[in-house]
Amino acid sequence: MQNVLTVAGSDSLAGGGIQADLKTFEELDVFGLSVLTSIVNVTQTQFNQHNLSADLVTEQLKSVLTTISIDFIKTGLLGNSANLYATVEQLSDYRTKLVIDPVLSFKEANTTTNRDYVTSLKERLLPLGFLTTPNLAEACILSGVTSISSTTDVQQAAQKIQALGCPNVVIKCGSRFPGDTAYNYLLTESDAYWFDTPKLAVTTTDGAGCTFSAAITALLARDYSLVDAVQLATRFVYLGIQAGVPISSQLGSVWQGAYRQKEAHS
Ligand SMILES: Nc1ncnc2c1ncn2[C@@H]1O[C@H](COP(=O)(O)OP(=O)(O)O)[C@@H](O)[C@H]1O
Ligand SMILES: Cc1ncc(COP(=O)(O)O)c(N)n1
Repeated sequence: MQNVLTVAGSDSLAGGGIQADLKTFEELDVFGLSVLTSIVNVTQTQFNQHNLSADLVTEQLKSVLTTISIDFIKTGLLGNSANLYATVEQLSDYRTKLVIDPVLSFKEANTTTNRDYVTSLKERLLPLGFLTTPNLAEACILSGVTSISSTTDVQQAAQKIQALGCPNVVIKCGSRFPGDTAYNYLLTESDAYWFDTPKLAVTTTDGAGCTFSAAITALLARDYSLVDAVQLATRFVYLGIQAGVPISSQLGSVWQGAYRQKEAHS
């Protein structure tokens, strides 16, 4: 079995973050390992993020990377520039491919992202990546395209993000894109592909982005081609949103077990 590492934050409500990643890895038959960077707690009125120290992130990374052979790595919320640098330092000499979920914009709150962090992400982390998977808001921040509301805007933003040094880009258009369809746009060095599903009118999308990126990571580790991995991840997250767990009138978490349950009954 392949070993897959996620470097990410904890989402105590278990929609996104390290919980979503590990559940997705388990459902897709890879062995999940984790390095925790931050703890996020959400209530009806608050969004609290507590970052771990860079030393602690380094210690966890060293523990994993020097002890077990890792087949693929995913990064999610790193918390701050110090944790990003610590991650870059440990991963730079490690030859394993990397999927970067930029995690700059949350559905649970209107958080603002520190400019230094965005610069470090663009200049230090993205050039190490094999694939990056921004949502629409993150694609605007990374590409500098101020508003993405047409397929042409999506294509232009993906090209600008690719030019930052990450050869493959998937833009998750999700609920933020106009219309009744949820699109994922994949730009590789030689081709471009659109994947789509109907847009579900539900609140159970917390963790959709993490789940989608984690599913791609697991499938790449299992030697799926990038196109096949994105296609199957699109279905995996669609079923997870459809069977998600409502939490309040505004919140609800993706359920990563939906794909396996559906497969078992089909
Ligand atoms: N309302 C929806 N209906 C169907 N699929 C969705 C919906 N919202 C998101 N998705 C799926 O979840 C993935 C994650 O998208 P999104 O929620 O925008 O990312 P993030 O969680 O990073 O903000 C998308 O690529 C899409 O496949
Ligand atoms: C710790 C943590 N990291 C990331 C997300 C983003 O989740 P989503 O997949 O909804 O963008 C989250 N909710 N919590």
